[in-house]
Amino acid sequence: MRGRLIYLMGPSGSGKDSLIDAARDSLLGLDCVVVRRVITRSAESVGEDAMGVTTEQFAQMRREGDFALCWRANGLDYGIPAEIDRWLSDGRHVLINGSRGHLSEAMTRFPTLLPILLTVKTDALRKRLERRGRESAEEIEARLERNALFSTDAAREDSEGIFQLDNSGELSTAVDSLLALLTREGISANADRI
Ligand SMILES: Nc1ncnc2c1ncn2[C@@H]1O[C@H](COP(=O)(O)OP(=O)(O)O)[C@@H](O)[C@H]1O
Ligand SMILES: O=P(O)(O)OC[C@H]1O[C@H](OP(=O)(O)OP(=O)(O)O)[C@H](O)[C@@H]1O
Repeated sequence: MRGRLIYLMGPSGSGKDSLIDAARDSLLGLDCVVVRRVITRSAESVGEDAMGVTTEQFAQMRREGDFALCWRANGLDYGIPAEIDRWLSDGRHVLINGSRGHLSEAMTRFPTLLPILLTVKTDALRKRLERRGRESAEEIEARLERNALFSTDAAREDSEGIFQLDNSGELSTAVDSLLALLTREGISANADRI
């Protein structure tokens, strides 16, 4: 049986990387691979288990078909390695840190993907971005402005079918909610692979 693609999205600073890190062992227990993204961000400032490349290297990888999905946001290019197709057809589940802006293209490519939106209250989001301290004040404002575009009434109406997890409280609460959601969706280690 094919594995399921889990598409975790949410504003920059909402805690996607923190959630993925905290749930990593449990995800492995579900035979779920956490994808290492390719990002045009310097390796020192990546802050997640990603591969940092230059814009030229990214463009070349894209031309060579190295990405199953890729998008541009926040002045950066993000790529999801093409290997995920093999993992999914081998029956492994795959979790990616995705983009809200790229969801419809991702759904076209992977119609059965499980879309999960990590939310956080706006004042907490600002504090988290400031505390993380990776971006300049200007870059933080740009991220908050981008987030506002996804928080309009029209955008909310488009969110039907998207599972929402709140991470305004303790991270452990969001981890428990994520694992409960995966269980409800029938995501478990594939018996055919054991
Ligand atoms: N539930 C939480 N409570 C408090 N701080 C959090 C929580 N989740 C994440 N953080 C902090 O918020 C900042 C942004 O989290 P991060 O995982 O980098 O977000 P993202 O990957 O979505 O950009 C980090 O400094 C992280 O430690
Ligand atoms: O379309 P959006 O939902 O706004 O997403 C745009 C990008 O921002 C997020 O990355 P990340 O949280 O790593 O942002 P960062 O690059 O600011 O860390 C997300 O994973 C996307 O790659």
